[in-house]
Amino acid sequence: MKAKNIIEKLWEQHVVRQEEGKPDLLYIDLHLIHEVTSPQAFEGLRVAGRKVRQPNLTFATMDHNIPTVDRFNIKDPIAKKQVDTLSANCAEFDVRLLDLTNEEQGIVHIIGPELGLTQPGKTIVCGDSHTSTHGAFGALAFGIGTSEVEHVLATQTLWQAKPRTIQVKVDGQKKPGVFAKDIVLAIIQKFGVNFGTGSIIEFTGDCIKQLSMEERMTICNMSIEAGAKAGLISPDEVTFSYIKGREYAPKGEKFTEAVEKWKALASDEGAEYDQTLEIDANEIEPVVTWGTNPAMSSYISKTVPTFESCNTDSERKSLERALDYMGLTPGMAIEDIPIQHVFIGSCTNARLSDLRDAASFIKGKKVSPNVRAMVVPGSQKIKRIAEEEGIAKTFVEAGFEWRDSGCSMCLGMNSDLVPQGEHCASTSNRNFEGRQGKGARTHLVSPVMAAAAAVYGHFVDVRKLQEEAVR
Ligand SMILES: CC(C)[C@H](C(=O)O)[C@@H](O)C(=O)O
Ligand code: SF4
Repeated sequence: MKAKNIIEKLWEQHVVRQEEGKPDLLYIDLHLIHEVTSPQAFEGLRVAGRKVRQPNLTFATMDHNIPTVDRFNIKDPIAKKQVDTLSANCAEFDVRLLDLTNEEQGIVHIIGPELGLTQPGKTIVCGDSHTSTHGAFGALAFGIGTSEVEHVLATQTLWQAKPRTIQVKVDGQKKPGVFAKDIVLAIIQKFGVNFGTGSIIEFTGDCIKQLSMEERMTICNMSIEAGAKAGLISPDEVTFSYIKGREYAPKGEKFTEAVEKWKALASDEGAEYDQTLEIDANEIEPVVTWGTNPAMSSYISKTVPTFESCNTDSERKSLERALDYMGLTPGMAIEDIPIQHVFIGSCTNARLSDLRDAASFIKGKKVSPNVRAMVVPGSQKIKRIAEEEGIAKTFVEAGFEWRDSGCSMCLGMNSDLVPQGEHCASTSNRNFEGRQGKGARTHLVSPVMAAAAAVYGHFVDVRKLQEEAVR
């Protein structure tokens, strides 16, 4: 039998209709929903007099435009309307919803895995680009548009053209001070923001195998920033033990049976891909983005690029525009970039392990008087555990604000904004112009790099600080 990769296996298992020259019709196992991209889809159902085909496979949360302090008091009328509309739609169409009163509420891509809804072998969609996060479990998970949300609600299926497959092989061992965020930013730095266009990426290699589920999620989360439709990782023991015992995970004998099926999903030895790219984890340093897309980044020991590094006129223009927006000088050291805001949050880096890593750096230190820093846990459950563990106290004593969960400062859709012209060290995934507010200057980093920037008021090489601590 021909060796197959996991993408081919997942695709074959979900095609319910196939015709020459047309996209395939895929069955969808899990449909996640949030307040921003679902109102028109439900409205479409209402107008057509249709029901949600499989309410038991549909799951909603509110996350994007909710406040992270005084959460029941939504001041922005548009945000309030979206949140209220989601509640009304879920009640009318019988869809489970984690609303603001629910102890399990959180960012959609955090709660799916946390509740055990996200499992290997599933097709998972959501009207949200970072649905790729769920691929970390060996699921085929991708973002869809609002009209597709309506199609999935009505039929539990989706038309999809078969994508190309790319293997991104990460071998070697990541060094202390280097995190999953640095790996994925380094991949995007090396291969660009478009290398994944029209493709699904499977991340493979020794380095990936050694990562925890939380770290794998950070990597798959950002596959979309490489232009890919989805990113995934073949499931293994790390995956199975993360899922075991979670609320919606199979239990007892059913779990054992599921694991057998999940094991068979992993890419076969010798499986082929349309393209293979490689990167050596040994060479990766902590990464900081200096520009306005996630590939515009440098290692912490390096500098902002100069115009001499540009090969073409268009490269020169885009560098000029990015540096102008970011208010940076060509050739300046990354360590000299001043920081006024620090945001530890988002579906990329607001899981418990991220907060633990940042808190262990922060312990006994103080946020610089020039910095406003906040931690926004990815879910209320993470918030609760962090409070029990004393992590919250560590952050608060250092001078961080400690918030309720939500997308928060990851995007300017709620009241957590970065003022015009100010710099923010952010653990989120997008540094586009205006992403954190009009004129806001975003630098993407790992949680520990963000925590260090909060203390020093500029970027610092956390590896040097670790060496000093040992000495
Ligand atoms: C609002 C939503 C549609 C959007 C997305 O699709 O990704 C958001 O989550 C983002 O991160 O930009
Ligand atoms: S945390 Fe950010 S990236 Fe994730 S879903 Fe929310 S807005 Fe999108």
